Amino acid sequence: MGKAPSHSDARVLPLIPLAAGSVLLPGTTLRIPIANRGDVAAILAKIYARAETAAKDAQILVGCVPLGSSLVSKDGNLLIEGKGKGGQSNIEQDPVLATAKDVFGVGCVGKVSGVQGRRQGELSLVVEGVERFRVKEVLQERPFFEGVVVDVEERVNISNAEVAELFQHLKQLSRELLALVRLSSILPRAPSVSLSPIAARRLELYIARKNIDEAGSLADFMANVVDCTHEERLRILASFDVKERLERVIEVLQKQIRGIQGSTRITVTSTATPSAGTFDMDTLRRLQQEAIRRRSGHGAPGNMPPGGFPGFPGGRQGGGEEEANELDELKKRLDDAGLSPEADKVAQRELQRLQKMNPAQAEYQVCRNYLENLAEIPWTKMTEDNLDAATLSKAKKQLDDDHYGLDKIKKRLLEYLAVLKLKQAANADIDVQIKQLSDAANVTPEGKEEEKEVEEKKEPRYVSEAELKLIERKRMVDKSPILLLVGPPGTGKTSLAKSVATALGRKFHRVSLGGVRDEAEIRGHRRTYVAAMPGLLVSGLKKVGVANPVILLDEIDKLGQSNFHGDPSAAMLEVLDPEQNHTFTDHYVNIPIDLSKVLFIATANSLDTIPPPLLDRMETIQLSGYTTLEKRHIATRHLLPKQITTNGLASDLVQITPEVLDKIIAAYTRESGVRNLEREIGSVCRSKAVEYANAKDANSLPTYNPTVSLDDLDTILGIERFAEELAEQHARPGVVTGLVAYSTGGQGSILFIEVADMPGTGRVQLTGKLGDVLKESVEVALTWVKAHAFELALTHAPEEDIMKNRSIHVHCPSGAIPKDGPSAGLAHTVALISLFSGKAVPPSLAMTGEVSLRGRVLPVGGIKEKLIGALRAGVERVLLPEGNRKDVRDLPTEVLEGLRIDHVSHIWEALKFVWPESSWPGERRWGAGGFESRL
Ligand SMILES: Nc1ncnc2c1ncn2[C@@H]1O[C@H](COP(=O)(O)OP(=O)(O)OP(=O)(O)O)[C@@H](O)[C@H]1O
Repeated sequence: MGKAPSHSDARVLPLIPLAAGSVLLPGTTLRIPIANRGDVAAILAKIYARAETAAKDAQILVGCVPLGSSLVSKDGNLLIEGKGKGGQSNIEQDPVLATAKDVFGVGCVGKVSGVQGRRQGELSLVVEGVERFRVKEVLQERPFFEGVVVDVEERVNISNAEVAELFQHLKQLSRELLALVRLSSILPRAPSVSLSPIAARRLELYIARKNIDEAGSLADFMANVVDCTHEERLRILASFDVKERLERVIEVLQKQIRGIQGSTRITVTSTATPSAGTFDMDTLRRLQQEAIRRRSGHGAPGNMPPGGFPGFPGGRQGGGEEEANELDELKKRLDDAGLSPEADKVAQRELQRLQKMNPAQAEYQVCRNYLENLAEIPWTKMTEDNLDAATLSKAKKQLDDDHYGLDKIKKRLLEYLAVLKLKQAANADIDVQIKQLSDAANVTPEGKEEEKEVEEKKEPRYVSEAELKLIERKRMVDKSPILLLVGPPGTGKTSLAKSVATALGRKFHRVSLGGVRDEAEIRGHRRTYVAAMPGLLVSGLKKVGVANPVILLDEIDKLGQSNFHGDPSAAMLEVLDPEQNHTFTDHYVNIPIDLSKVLFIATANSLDTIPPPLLDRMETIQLSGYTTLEKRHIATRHLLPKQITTNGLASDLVQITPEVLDKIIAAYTRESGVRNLEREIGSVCRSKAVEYANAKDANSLPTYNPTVSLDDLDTILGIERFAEELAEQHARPGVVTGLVAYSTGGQGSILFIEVADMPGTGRVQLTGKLGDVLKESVEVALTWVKAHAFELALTHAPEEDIMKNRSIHVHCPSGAIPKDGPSAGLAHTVALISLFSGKAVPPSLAMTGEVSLRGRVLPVGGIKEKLIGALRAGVERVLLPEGNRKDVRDLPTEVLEGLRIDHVSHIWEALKFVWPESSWPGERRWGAGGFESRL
């Protein structure tokens, strides 16, 4: 190959008619199945008989002629359809039955290189195409074909610019096709063309190495590789003129490229080559060159391309710069990333693996992605904390500027900063000490002693490693406590965490844990999974790019519990344990990562759903809802200015008076936080913005009034959504105001307890979705009232049963909301007494407390929420258990001022507060004998 075949005279050759649709082209290999091929067997028998006398290295040559087609003349010219043999292609014809007129006029000399196959029925003759010939005459058809053939000299004019151009075009198209085939094999819904990466590489090399004098052979080779019709192949076989052959092959290639592009729907648009339609060939070419370079030298002999290609040039392809650049760049990035020693070891190992790998392997990308991830993780990069002399005052200012109130939380955060500052100062001192010591004794910080010059006069002072270690041990370990902010929605947990980050000068990242059901989301997937990624925490670190950010673990209470995807909350245990998180292992990275420098702040709405081990690792800081007064301050100082700027107004263009604000808070929002309030203020500002814009357009600015009046609220926000809960309540016997704190949302409110009686046989009916504990507390209350009915003057004789001829029904309205807990015990007891005695309880008096069978009033939880809710609802007096006196100290002043709070330790004492004017026979006994009553 490569040289023009020598011209020789006509010669006689045994001819093998090829199977329908098959054509042998010079430079390609063909397998001819020999099952049921009597003619091939006869040829072989004759050849072997002759071979015994012939020279040992003599080549066995046969003429391979394809079956002709009615669409192509014997010399390769296209026939007008319908002419010839009825316009039918011979594609269905059996080569064994072929006659002289069925075979094509041009064939290819095939060198028999052997017989392949294991079993009898699968044997095939392997022939390599050598050169074209024209069939001059068929001498015999049976038992095998034999004919006179003429070798025709291949016409190629190397200096012909047109040929050179066509050759370049062919080369380019070949490369494009290859790239497309490789690309399409990785695209979904691609046609079933696929090429092994090694075969693709070999093809690329083969194509790249062809010179202009081999233009014809490259055309033959590509014609063999591409998908084309039998007629197209026949015409290529018949084109002795190289220029003509190039044109025909180019046409076929273009058709195939268009086909692949169409079916893979590649829609990258760019200034493409004339042949490439809308495909960005530059990109493809670049990708492909990159691939060739990357793989140069690593291709082991493997799959042959379709049809095979003898004399394939192997070995290294020059270049490879791009690949080297890419790897160098990766290496540099890894060097710059300041990896931990462990990570560095792994990175080096993976880099070496990557260098040896074939880029077309799926594993190559996986390995590269991994290394890129390693380079992106901030192993040692840190931001400097703003811990100078003014830090604490600056931080305090920052927190105060951003948030109103929340004093306890601010105090805790400042404590944290103070400790951090002290620790850093202490560590800086240790660094100085170590440096001084090692300088003085010429000991490196690691403790390795340097050789001393003998002639040195000064006696060297040696510092032992133990001494250094002793100092080193004093170093403060940076184990940041993990803070958990718990509170109702919209109370500023998230924004507080942001302020801490700003105050510290650290980067901030928020990880939303709500709805995370899969452990792998936190810890990452193992690298063996397809599309594996690091988990949320490592991704967060990658994003901020430093090892010491403030990470907000938002909604940690909504983290999924153990399920078949693992246990996400268990994965958080390691993250949140200051003792363990310096060696946190993400499944993807699989190298310990130090999370101890990260300041974690978690937020939750309630503690109930947080698993105890997780809760145990965090320092809980409670945020309770805001009172109306606090909300008014927050609105004036923060929310209103924020909404005014958000809506594009100047600060003096909206003025909301405190009365209007109070109305928005009370009549349009009912929440512990301030989110809805912010939304409503936003609506007011928007409406004002429209008014202002209209006034400006109408040139009537002087008429614009920035003040929002109470009447405006009705128009802007609609009718009042919430009415004062107590407003309509009339005092009636058997109805008492209780207090509830909802477990979700940390909100408190009032709850009416209604008891009604009817003639009956002592039955007790309970409704209002009451939980078991609540039901039991009703029973306890009833038992106490029954036991003390005489002392309470409810019966005429001590032995009389108050329930003898009646049944009672206890109901708690808001029937759809499940209620539970013992804290309504006191309210139930008072409600029963009220019902039986016919004395009403004022609705503005609310009470909470658990009662025991002996009538003691026991402390309950959620006092702050309950009292804030009570104040909001219009309650004026509250009875609380004596045991809750300590909780009252923490209440906002507004609540303390707005409510009259009385503490009681026994039901008798409570009754005295409820009906101060009444007196009971049993009251004295309680008063005289302490807390015990008769039972
Ligand atoms: N004390 C406060 N001072 C000023 N603004 C506040 C205060 N509390 C809350 N806000 C504002 O209320 C809005 C909601 O707060 P944030 O998003 O922090 O609530 P959250 O407690 O994180 O709620 P969730 O539990 O729903 O995530 C923010 O715009 C915040 O600035």
